[in-house]
Parts: sequence; C-alpha cells; structure tokens
Amino acid sequence: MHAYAAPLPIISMTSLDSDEGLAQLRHAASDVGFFYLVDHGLSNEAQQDYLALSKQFFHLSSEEKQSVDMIHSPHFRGYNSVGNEMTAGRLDAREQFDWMNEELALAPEQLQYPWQKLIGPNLWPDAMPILKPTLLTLQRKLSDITVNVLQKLCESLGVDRNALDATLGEQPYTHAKLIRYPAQQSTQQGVGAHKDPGYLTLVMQDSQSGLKVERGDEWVDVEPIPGALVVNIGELLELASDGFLKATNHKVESPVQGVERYSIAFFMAAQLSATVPVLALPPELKTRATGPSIDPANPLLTDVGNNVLKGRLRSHPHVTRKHYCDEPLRHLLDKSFAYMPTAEICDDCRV
Ligand SMILES: O=C(O)CCC(=O)C(=O)O
Ligand SMILES: [Fe+2]
Repeated sequence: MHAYAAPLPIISMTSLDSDEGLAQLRHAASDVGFFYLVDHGLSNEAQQDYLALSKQFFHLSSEEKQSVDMIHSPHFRGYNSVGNEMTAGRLDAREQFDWMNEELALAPEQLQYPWQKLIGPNLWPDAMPILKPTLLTLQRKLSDITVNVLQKLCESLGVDRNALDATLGEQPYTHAKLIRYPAQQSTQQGVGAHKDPGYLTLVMQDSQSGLKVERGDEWVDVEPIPGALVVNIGELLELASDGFLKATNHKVESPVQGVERYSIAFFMAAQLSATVPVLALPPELKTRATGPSIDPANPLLTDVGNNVLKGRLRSHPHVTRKHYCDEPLRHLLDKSFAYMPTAEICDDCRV
C-alpha cells in the first residue's frame, strides 16, 4: 500500500534533485505513463484563475465564439463547438479553444511539407482582449515546466539531461486547449481513447473527475488533486526511449446531471522540423525497452511534423476538408502519409 490513496504516483518537482526522486519518476513514466506533479511552481489559486478565465470564454455568445472558429484557420487554431472533433472515429462531446506558438504563416509557394501549414497565427476573440496575453503567459509557464520535466526524465534514464534539447530548438512546439465538457443525458465520450502525439502533456483539472487512464484491462479514474498537474508521456517520448517510457491510452467521460467539467490541456513536442532520436539507454534499462507499440491504425512517426499533423487531420475532419484538400497539398500529403491515404482523412475526396 502507498501512503496516499491517489490512483497514480505523485511526483514532487523538488524531489527530482535526488536519485530517489529520479527513480520514482522513472518508475511512474515507464510503468503507468501518467503521474501527478506537485511543487511545480504554479499555485492552485493561479490554476483556478486560469480555469475561471476559460469559463468566461465559454460563456461568450456563440457568435463571439464562432468569430474565432477553427474552420477559419488552416493552422488548426481557434474554437470548436461540440460535435466538431473526432477521436477513435467517433464524435467527442466537448467544446474547446486551441492555441499554439504565435507565428507567421508561410506563403503557399514556401510550403515544402504539409506539416508546415500548421505554422501560423492564433485566433483571438475581440470580445475578450485579456485572453491573448493571459494565455500566452500561461503557455510560457507550462512550457518551462514541461522542459524541466523532460530534462529530469532524461536524467532518470541515465542519459545526459540535455539529450533531447537540440530537438526543441529555441523553444519547444507547444499546443494548448481550453476545454469544456458539458453534461450529457447519459455517459458519453467527452474525448475518446487516445494517446497524445508529443513528448509530454500537462492537464489542469477543475474539481470534476472524468479523466480515465488505461491500466491493464481497467480504466483508472484520475481524481483531481488541488494544485497538482496531471502529466502524461506522449508518443514521441515512447519513440525516443524505444518503448521504455509509455504513451498510455486515456479518455474523458462526459459529466451527467447538470455538472460541467473544465480542463486545460498542454501538449509539448519537439520542433516540427525535428526527427526524434532514439536515446542510448544504459544496458540495464535497454533490456527493458521492448520497442514502441505497433498499431497499424496509429503508426508512431519519428518525424515530428508528420506525427503532429496526423493527429490534427484526424481530429478535425471539417478543417482538413476545407484547408488540406487542394491539389498541391493532397500531393504532398500522399507522399508524406503513404500509410494513410488522403481518402481516409477526407470523405469528400473519395472517388
Ligand atoms: O480534459 C482532460 O482531462 C484531458 C484531455 C485530453 O486527454 C486531450 O485533450 O488530449
Ligand atoms: Fe490526451
């Protein structure tokens, strides 16, 4: 029995200066692939303030939210109302606002790879000017936390703590979501079972549970712990560790009976142009690295841009249809996604 009743390990950021703390981190990341992080520097009050701001956004009128609808963004940024996201081939019951690194889009003639179309500006609602500066600040804070955790994870694997830094470039690729799960008549897919594509994900939860993690044959509830961030390993880290660290399936069940759930998810990945290396693990860990999981329906790609784009094209088919179905892009997609014909992404292209 652990000294706590938590369903997942609890890791203190300040414990990671000791070998014992690093061993706990290694165990959590390789056995479960999910853990609670505490003492990370972002107070519970600050987290509640961000969640309150998120609530304010979702309470804007639908016209105000539609003004930043993701359908306007070839870069998969902005608002999605309920029913505009698919996971595991089914519709999710959540509304969300996505933002990523604030960037300038490339001109069409500069596009060499389809994933370069992910690069571009965010969409910000005129009705809520406070949103942009506040969320960009949050993005920087969460980015710093994930880079620290990534370096500690490298250290815990017995490789140089900076071993993956070159793939991050000047700043990692980050993608974040404000999420609202409205109550449903009966339990439904808030977001269906999936793995996250990047290196690491942080999740900030309000007081409602609903997040579930796959453990063997069971789904374990990740009850919110005030102040703790939920951390999970993404596909790129499973690849970099040759399967030693686990990207674990997880899902959210929508709340019922008048309750709504708010969360903020933050995904950190390498630069889109990077290729993820396989780390040279010490022999005692290498024997336990059995290779990344193989699923023909979800190949894990070491070229980061394609791994990220794969997820976006599948999650938001309406954006894919509008922005990724012109001839030059389809040609590039066919070349880049030999395993996944564009007809599978976009029904309209089926002949
Ligand atoms: O809302 C949550 O708790 C988790 C969401 C999630 O897993 C995702 O958006 O990838
Ligand atoms: Fe996720």
